[in-house]
Amino acid sequence: MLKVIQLDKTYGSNKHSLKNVNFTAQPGEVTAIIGPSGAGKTTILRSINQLIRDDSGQILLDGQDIRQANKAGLRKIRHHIGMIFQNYNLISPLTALENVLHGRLGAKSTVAGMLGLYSNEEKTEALELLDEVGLKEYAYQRCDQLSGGQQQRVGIARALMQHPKMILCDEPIASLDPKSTKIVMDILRRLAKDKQLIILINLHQVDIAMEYADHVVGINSGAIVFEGATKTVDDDVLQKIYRQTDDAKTVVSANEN
Ligand SMILES: Nc1ncnc2c1ncn2[C@@H]1O[C@H](COP(=O)(O)OP(=O)(O)OP(=O)(O)O)[C@@H](O)[C@H]1O
Repeated sequence: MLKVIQLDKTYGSNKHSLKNVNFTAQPGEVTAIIGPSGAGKTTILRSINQLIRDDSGQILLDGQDIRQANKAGLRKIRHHIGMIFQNYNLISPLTALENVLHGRLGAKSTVAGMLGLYSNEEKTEALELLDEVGLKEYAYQRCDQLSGGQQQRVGIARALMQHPKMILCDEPIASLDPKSTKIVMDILRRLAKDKQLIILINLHQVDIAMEYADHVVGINSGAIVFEGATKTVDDDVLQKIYRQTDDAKTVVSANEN
């Protein structure tokens, strides 16, 4: 289980981006973080794997506080946290298979990783994972020759190659058409159930959150304003999550400029 307790993050001296953030995400479930632009969704995900250092609080993954880990400990923890990004973050000239194998880098020595030395077992597993996301026949194709939806599926297979406990997905479908969105979200939901993974997803699309999430965390201006089962999200809850605060108005107008 992921348990975030009293997480606070201030950018610079006065930009208070997360304010006393508390929520949990369970294995076997898709948890969606929803909220207006600039609410703090990405900041939460990046704090969880310590890509940015937060100011205070606890981030417990199966009881272990990620914030307290030393450098070696953090590397180990991160190895079991897959990441999926809006822009896929694949290495374009490499094949789908090579990109999936990169999911093992965190478990290898630097030299083996740099030389691209992968065992036959690892190659077999990477092919199986590509099969699992419906891309076996694309294994030897360069990633820049794949569609956006296919690239995102390679990203999912790469995350699975880490043998993750949890996958953090930052706007995974923002660049995808409806058909690819459905394929990617169906895969993420199936993986949560079949592999008992914690799947935590930042989403802009409320309808997709309602369709695919088991659990919803609503954030507005850095504060959690709702947490609960998706079926308990009604219009009042959505209004609370998406209400225009002075902070949100500032971000919206900044984005419009
Ligand atoms: N590196 C940074 N330096 C200063 N402020 C930042 C930085 N990154 C984010 N912020 C601010 O922190 C707040 C939360 O940003 P964040 O990107 O987490 O929001 P978000 O909910 O993910 O937004 P979006 O949906 O638009 O991606 C915003 O006010 C943003 O301007």
